[in-house]
Amino acid sequence: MSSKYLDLLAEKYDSEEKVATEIINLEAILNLPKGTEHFVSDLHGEYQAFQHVLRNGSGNVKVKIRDLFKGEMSEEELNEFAALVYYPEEKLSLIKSHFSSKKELREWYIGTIERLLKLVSYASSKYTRSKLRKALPKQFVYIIEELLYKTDEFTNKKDYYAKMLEQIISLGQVDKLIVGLAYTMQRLTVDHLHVVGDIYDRGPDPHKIMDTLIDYHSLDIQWGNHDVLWIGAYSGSKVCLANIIRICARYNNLDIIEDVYGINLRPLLNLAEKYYEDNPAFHPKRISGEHLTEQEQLQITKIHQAISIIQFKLESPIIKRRSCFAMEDRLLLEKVDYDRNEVTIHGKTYPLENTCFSTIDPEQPDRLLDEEQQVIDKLLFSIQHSEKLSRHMNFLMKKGKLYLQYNGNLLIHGCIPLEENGDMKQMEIEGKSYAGRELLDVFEEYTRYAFAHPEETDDFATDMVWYQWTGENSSLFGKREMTTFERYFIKDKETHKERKNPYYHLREDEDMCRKMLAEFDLDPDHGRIINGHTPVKERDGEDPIKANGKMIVIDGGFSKAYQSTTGIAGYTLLYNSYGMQLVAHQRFNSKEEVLQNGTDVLSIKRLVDEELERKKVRETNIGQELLQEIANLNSLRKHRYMH
Ligand SMILES: O=P(O)(O)OC[C@H]1O[C@](O)(COP(=O)(O)O)[C@@H](O)[C@@H]1O
Ligand SMILES: [Mn+2]
Repeated sequence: MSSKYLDLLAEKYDSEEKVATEIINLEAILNLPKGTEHFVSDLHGEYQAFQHVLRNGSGNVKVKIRDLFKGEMSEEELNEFAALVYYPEEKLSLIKSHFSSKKELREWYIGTIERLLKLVSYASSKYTRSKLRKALPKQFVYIIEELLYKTDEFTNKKDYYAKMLEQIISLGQVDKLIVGLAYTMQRLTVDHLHVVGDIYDRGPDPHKIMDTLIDYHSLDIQWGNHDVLWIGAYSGSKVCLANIIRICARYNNLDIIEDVYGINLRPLLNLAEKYYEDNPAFHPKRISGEHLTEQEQLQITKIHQAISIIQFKLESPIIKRRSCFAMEDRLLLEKVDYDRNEVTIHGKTYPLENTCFSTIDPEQPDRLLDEEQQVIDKLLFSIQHSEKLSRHMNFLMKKGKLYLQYNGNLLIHGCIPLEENGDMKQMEIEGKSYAGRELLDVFEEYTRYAFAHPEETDDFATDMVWYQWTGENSSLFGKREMTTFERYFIKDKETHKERKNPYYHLREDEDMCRKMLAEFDLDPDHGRIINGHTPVKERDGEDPIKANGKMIVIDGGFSKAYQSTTGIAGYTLLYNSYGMQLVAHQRFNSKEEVLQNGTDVLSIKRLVDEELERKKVRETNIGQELLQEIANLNSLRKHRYMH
């Protein structure tokens, strides 16, 4: 180790005792049980459902409550108490309104605080005191520590604690204390969160999910195709931008663009009003039955058409300038016979319906009208100057990557593009051929370059971000082509099918999964691949645990739009020191329901794997870092203090 580094270290640890204390401390941490990892994916803007899963730790909070109190509390009381831990502010005001006397309320307060303290102490038993301290509400650290570490044998302190609680109540601090303890409990239940992609699109509140993640104590993100689409838009890709607005229009979420991110849609609306009429193919989807007036629906329908046509036009020059994308098949505007209202795809001619081609010049179908050009330019300007979007996108870049190796597992949203024979699929990029992990690394490099250069809008890196949304070799998309045009304009459902990469059937095979783990330098005997992206059709008997447990797919569809296909409301995965458990969640209706009835969303746990011996921090990624720190400290000790 360089002596400069030792100097630096010696500044922090300026005595032999300090070095020794830190080594002892780190060694102790290495021997603690590994913290609980929580995996979620495909959140798709469903903030409330996500919040619920987060707050109940995929059912883990309830398990702990039950472990501790099942003898002394009825089922109803357990549920009430759990609801208090999940939503402390709301539940507190509900409960308080039921008490008629101050005395009763006081008793409830004391009982509740005692239970919360017991629960927090139970949940923190596998962590160091310093970690628990970090999880405590700041203003109450001292009081809670006093209360937590009281030992009942010494009754002489009893009065002291009773007095303390009384003071907390009479000084009007008790609600805050309860709320603080509830959040501490939530935080202790999960040590680290993995978001395996697709935070954005379809649902109404991706921005609230982002804000929650920004405040979360420990997490990483594997980008999903929808997240990369937003990154692309912010990085200067107009076609990505057209796509995000199109999807918002399609799902009646334009207020995300307008109100949340502050983008003025007026120019787009003016264009839409001028050129478009009502069109059933472009009516917004209405998932939760929210009411739209006819006028509102008509306006969204027009915007939806205007931005879709802009999107199709913008795709064409990219396909033409990037032959390595091999997407000529997707030059559909050029394959339309505008007189006969037909399109020829893969040699077959189909009639078109619900067309809206009034801004298209058949001679030059991809030419944007000046008005269209201005609209998209203005949109790009405002999206790149949205302070809130900038915050969210910067966070996605900071915490996110295309894939992650973590504690022996490979986390990836979409796929590793494969050939039918199981070889890694090659793609030639700027004269060089890439496959497997190398290909993914190249994709990520271009994404980061594009993000760092938002002023470059037509360069290769920016086009590559769009390619990841929709290209055949994209690890995020994983399909042959995206049939958006066909789904709007062609009746024949055959044309709507998007052929999946062979990965999606080959991943059922254990040897194939082993090969992919090895490609990412992971131990095939112990590692697993954790995937999102494709909804598991539990309703049709599909199993999320594949390839003899080497592959786990956790997209059960938080997205309301997809719940009729999956039959459930999402999978999540927990990985604690005892092993891995998959949790299937039933449909989440509302927070109000949980608060009122105390009913939790029914979650069914399934053991993926049980550790023979409880896994310790030493065997984790963090453990490896700690071991390195210990080695450094030992070398400091040897070279500076042992003379
Ligand atoms: O159902 P929608 O909103 O029209 O979206 C369909 C499109 O979404 C995709 O499935 C991609 O989104 P996912 O990552 O959620 O699967 C495309 O393959 C498909 O064309
Ligand atoms: Mn996806």
